[in-house]
Amino acid sequence: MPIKIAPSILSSDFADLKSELKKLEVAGADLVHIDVMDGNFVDNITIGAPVVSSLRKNSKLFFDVHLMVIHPEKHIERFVQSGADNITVHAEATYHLDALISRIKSFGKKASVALNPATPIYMIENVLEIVDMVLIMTVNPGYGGQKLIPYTLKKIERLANFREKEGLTFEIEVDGGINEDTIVDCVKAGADVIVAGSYVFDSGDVSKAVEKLKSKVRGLR
Ligand SMILES: O=C(CO)[C@@H](O)[C@H](O)COP(=O)(O)O
Repeated sequence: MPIKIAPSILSSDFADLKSELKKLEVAGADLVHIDVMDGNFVDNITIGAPVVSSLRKNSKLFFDVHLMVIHPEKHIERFVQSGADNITVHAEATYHLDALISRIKSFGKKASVALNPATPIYMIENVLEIVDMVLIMTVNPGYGGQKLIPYTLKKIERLANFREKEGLTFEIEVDGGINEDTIVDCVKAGADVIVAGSYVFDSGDVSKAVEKLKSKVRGLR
């Protein structure tokens, strides 16, 4: 399975999102990672469904929507209608994870679950057979430009081992502090989908940055 690169628009120019998405298409990004933050689950406030709808009219990229909001169950229909392809909810943010995953899937969307660094994998063990992807946060969510927390690599490895042992098929996504060095560690640990924000958008050349990340992990798996 080739490694997928998912640039996060959190570090892009919010005043010019349409052209930022165009750059990602030209660069051959596999997905675009859209960080929705509510100022409660995390400190920051970013964008909501109306912005995602406008972006949808301007891009054919796969929209990987990461809801960093409390009670994500209140917002699912809005993000489904906005054109999200995948919706990721945090296990820490909802009481009824199984029902929520099933509801997202009932709309024909991919459904994924995210874990903060300190949340153990066993919290989501029972839903691993119904999710499309697990997002392991490699930093505490809320901000771009942080350093990857080293112990999260062991978490990725444990999850990948569990997936293999149980014959499951969900993808493993990682998010936070990814650069040309940490991407190698994450992929070796078992990650399949790599979110990178500041590395891609602060580089000055989005295409070169995406290609650099891809080249670092080509042939590793
Ligand atoms: O969800 C988040 C932050 O909470 C991310 O998606 C960031 O956008 C990652 O940024 P970098 O660490 O790659 O700069």
